[in-house]
Amino acid sequence: MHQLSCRSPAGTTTRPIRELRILTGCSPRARVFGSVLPQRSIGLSTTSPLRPGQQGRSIGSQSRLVSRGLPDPVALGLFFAPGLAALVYAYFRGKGNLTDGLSRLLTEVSQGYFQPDVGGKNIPVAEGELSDLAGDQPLFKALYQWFIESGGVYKLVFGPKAFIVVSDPVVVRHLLKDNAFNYDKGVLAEILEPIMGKGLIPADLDTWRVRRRAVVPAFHKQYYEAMVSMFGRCSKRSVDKLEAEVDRGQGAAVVDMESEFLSLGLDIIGLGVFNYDFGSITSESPVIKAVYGVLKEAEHRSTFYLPYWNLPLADVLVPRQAKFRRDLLVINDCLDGLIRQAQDTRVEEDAEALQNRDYSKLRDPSLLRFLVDMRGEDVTNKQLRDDLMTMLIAGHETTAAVLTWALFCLVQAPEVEARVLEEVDRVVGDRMPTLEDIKAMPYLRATLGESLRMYPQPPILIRRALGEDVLPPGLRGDPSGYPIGKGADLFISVWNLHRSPYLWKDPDTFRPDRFFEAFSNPDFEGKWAGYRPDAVTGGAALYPNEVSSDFAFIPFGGGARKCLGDQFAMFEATVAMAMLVRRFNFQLAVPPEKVGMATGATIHTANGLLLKVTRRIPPPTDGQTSPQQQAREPVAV
Ligand code: HEM
Repeated sequence: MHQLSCRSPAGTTTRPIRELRILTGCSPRARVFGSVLPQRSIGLSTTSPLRPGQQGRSIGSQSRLVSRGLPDPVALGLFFAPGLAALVYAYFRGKGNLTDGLSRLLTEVSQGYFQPDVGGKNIPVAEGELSDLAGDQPLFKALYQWFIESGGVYKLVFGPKAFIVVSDPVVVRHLLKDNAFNYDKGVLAEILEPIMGKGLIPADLDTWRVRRRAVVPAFHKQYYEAMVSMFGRCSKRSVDKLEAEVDRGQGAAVVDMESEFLSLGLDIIGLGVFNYDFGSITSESPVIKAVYGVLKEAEHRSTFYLPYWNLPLADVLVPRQAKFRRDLLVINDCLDGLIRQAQDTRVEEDAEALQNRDYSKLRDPSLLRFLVDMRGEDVTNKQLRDDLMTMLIAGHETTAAVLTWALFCLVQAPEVEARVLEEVDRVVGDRMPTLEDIKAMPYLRATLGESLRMYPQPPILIRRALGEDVLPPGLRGDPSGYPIGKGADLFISVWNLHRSPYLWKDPDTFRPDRFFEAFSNPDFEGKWAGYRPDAVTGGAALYPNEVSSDFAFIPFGGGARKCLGDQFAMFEATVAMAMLVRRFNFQLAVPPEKVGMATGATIHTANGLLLKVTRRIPPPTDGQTSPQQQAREPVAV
């Protein structure tokens, strides 16, 4: 058993807490939504929909001004005027940096007046400048440095906004499980609502309760078996495509595997959720273009200061907003057509009968089929469409990112790669993997888990308090805890948890074996149960999770709002990885640092995952002959 004392790597735990005052922070390469939110969440986070009793239009932080009775032009003026003032302020403070000056000015001016009282008065405030965040590194990396300096619960102040950053498993357990219903998705829901409507991720709690109860039974054992075989068929398309590219390149090809995984992920989620074959591995259709267009717009919205898209006629006058509207129409049309088709062929049954259908013979084993056929579900078409859209977006890039980073890690860890190959060759060979095969490959599963630990998708979860609460202190926090009020915005830093030196031995090392070893830290004084592998191998779960790690490992969240597609995604990644590494050798075509990182809903590469791909001649298994060897052997006639 490994134990770590609770010293930060740089021994910085005793450093005095400084203050961070930031207007906003964004890596210039910020890409999608969700985890990007913290990067430029100023404009977004303040775009709250109007609540009952509130008056006026909601435009960013102005919504608060409007609710105080100030007219919109004044509010807008207040938003822009500080630019000039900041220049003067920054100048007189001895720093000629406009953005940092604006940040400090807004923060100081707004304190006590524009800043709503959301408690958290005794939470340490981290210090830094906006320019600390605006460098080349993604935001979640800056959040890590302040975590090491300021502890598992700290506050960032952005002009009139404050965000509480949580990196401690005891506090995370409280937020996601023990008092989960005191929180909603806050900023995230505001961004996703135009795309996902009342789908499960952004849904308000009342809608969520009803829909979650309806959707959960659709993920059952027979469904997974049908899905695993579909994952194999789709992965085979990727294998065929890569083989053709390698042959065209006379034995080797340089391929952007991130982009290949995105295509694979899209085809799989389309078939699994609504039995629609995007065929994106081999072609490009208007619907595929529209899906990527919508994702891109979500990214844009999460990284832009002013929510101009809420202005009247923005979707007519601003070309990119008009395109977004058109893209949404294309996808909605496609989904509406699929829903209509499913309803026209509806065979109503109760959940148990639906689960007992023979999925190996069903032409349409999708979630949509299940949801439409479920007896007693009076769901509107709009709600069904929101559910489908949510799963399409939630399950596409995330799984592609897992495969991307897992392969990135594997090609740089020859010993791990050799063990994965040994397992795949022994268990699966040239067959398409089955659910039983997945169960028989613990090392490959741990490898995928380890890459999710190092590159969590998304790296930050977002919450907003619906009522008062007291956050537990966690490791070395204020023993009386941290009282917070309604409206407090929180970022749960999954990246910090997964890379915490207090929770993992050598957190920056890619080492799948860690998931077979117990780990604890006595500094938590029993409040954190540590990592217990038996909770995974001895229990039902095939992959490490929040239970086995007591909320130190939360790639799929935890508690009531935990991801519904966790098994779907991990089975998909396991099947695809097994089939690809069996047939190909992968090598980095550029130095690892050139791959780069950029934040989105997921962590993307900055420049693609360019790998040199060649065919692998795998050993035959159980007397099987590999296709490559067959090709060289004379064919019996
Ligand atoms: C590796 C791939 C995936 C990762 C890393 C992932 C991660 C997550 C995380 C962290 C959450 C919780 C968000 C929060 O608490 O704020 C979540 C929620 C969700 N995910 Fe996934 N996800 C993945 C794949 C999928 C797939 C394939 C589907 C659908 C088939 C899916 C559907 C959902 C849904 C519906 C929710 C909302 C659950 C609720 O609020 O009740 N996800 N996902």
